Amino acid sequence: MNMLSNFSLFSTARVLVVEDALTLVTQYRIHLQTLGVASPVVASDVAEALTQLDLGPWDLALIDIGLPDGSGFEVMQRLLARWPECAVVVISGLESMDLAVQAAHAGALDFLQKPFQPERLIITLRNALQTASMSRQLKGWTTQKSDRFYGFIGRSEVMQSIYLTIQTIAKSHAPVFVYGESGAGKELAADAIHQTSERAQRPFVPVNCASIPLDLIESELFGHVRGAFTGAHADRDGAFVLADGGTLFLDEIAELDIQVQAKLLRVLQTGELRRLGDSRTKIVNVRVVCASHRDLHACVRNGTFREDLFYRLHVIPLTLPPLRERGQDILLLAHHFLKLYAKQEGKQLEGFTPEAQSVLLRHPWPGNVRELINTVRAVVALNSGDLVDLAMLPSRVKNEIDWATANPANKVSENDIRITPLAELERLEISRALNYFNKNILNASQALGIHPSTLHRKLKSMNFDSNRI
Ligand SMILES: Nc1ncnc2c1ncn2[C@@H]1O[C@H](COP(=O)(O)OP(=O)(O)OP(=O)(O)O)[C@@H](O)[C@H]1O
Repeated sequence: MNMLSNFSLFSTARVLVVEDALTLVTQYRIHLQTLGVASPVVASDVAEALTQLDLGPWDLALIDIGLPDGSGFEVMQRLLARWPECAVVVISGLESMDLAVQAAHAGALDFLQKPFQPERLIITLRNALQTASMSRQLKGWTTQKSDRFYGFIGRSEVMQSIYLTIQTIAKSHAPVFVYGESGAGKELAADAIHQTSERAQRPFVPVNCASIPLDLIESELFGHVRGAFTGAHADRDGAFVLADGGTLFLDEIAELDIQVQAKLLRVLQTGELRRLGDSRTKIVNVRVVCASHRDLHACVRNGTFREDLFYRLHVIPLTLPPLRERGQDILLLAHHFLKLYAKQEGKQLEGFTPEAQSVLLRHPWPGNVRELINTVRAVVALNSGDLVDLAMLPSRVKNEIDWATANPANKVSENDIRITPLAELERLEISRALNYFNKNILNASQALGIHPSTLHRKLKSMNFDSNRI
């Protein structure tokens, strides 16, 4: 649970601080030292900062916008033009969303608005140093590409960088937040983080916060003693205790009740927990990896997720790309699972015709790898022969948008390109949205940018069969 454990990772980082307020400079020095950065170079105005630039390379720069002789934006632009890999954190006393957006557009990694809590500063610094350390490694990474990484199959550039990121963050004990669409492999990523870490010999405990009823989730996480509530017939350890020394994967964390969030925050802050009905506390050492398909920033904004918990968990973000952005990995995965299921079912199927491959590459896979696995499994169960051809693929997969035209990397042959009628596109997009949101009309209509009643009307006019979505 110790979050300040990146000394070796950051000890060689070169940090530039551009700030005229001495008290803040002292604060930055102290926190950077806590993170293992020996001595940052400090400039107190634009002129001094510009003379320091050439002394790089810089890994991290903290830049105040309001400097005595000009704007920190100028320093940032010149710095990034010279050292594009430098992670920049912009700091401002002005409360302005515009400024944050402007900073992000200009290439800043993060934006801090004064006054800020020390905890927020530490998290920002650690994230920025982590990013800088990763981009250094990426630059120097010359090893062979791998098709496999723990449970992952995938050779694409995006997956190579995921593998590298996982290897890098495995050295740290800090919480990781895994983002990605449903079925994109978030649990697999959490497992890989665990397997690559020093905790690999200890348990990996996954908990799906969305699938456990509200009255049981507390007991599931923290445990209970006999008699704590009706039905508690015996003492029971919760997931935190079961994962002691290892990794706890909290899937769909955004679904956690707000009161349970408060308890979770306490456990993360203190490393101590109390089982339901127990007066004694227990110390646990758990690395937490969380995931959600929701935008957690939006959940914080609309008050369904605690901001303090968000910052506590959101130390290292990891975003898995959707399957449709992994190019030829689709075929790699399809072949792997075809072989696997053909063997299990005693079938001869050993590949896909070029037309079938083209369709697999064009389908947007809203259910990601899980959808691909289920598709291949069904194809194997229902068909025989040597090769999977077009006729064997489900119509859901065949009748999709022509993604090859949108993404030339997915193209197999010029002849495969077809123009899809707009009415068909609309129908497919509606089907995709309903599928993605488990037929929830409200969520699907929001995603489609139309009113729920409009979606109802369209479904009716299209004679939509919801069982076929
Ligand atoms: N790159 C991959 N290679 C091989 N198998 C994969 C890959 N990605 C995902 N899978 C498999 O796909 C299925 C879904 O993956 P996983 O459960 O990790 O997704 P998820 O993002 O956690 O989904 P959800 O959000 O619905 O919980 C699992 O069977 C997993 O083993």
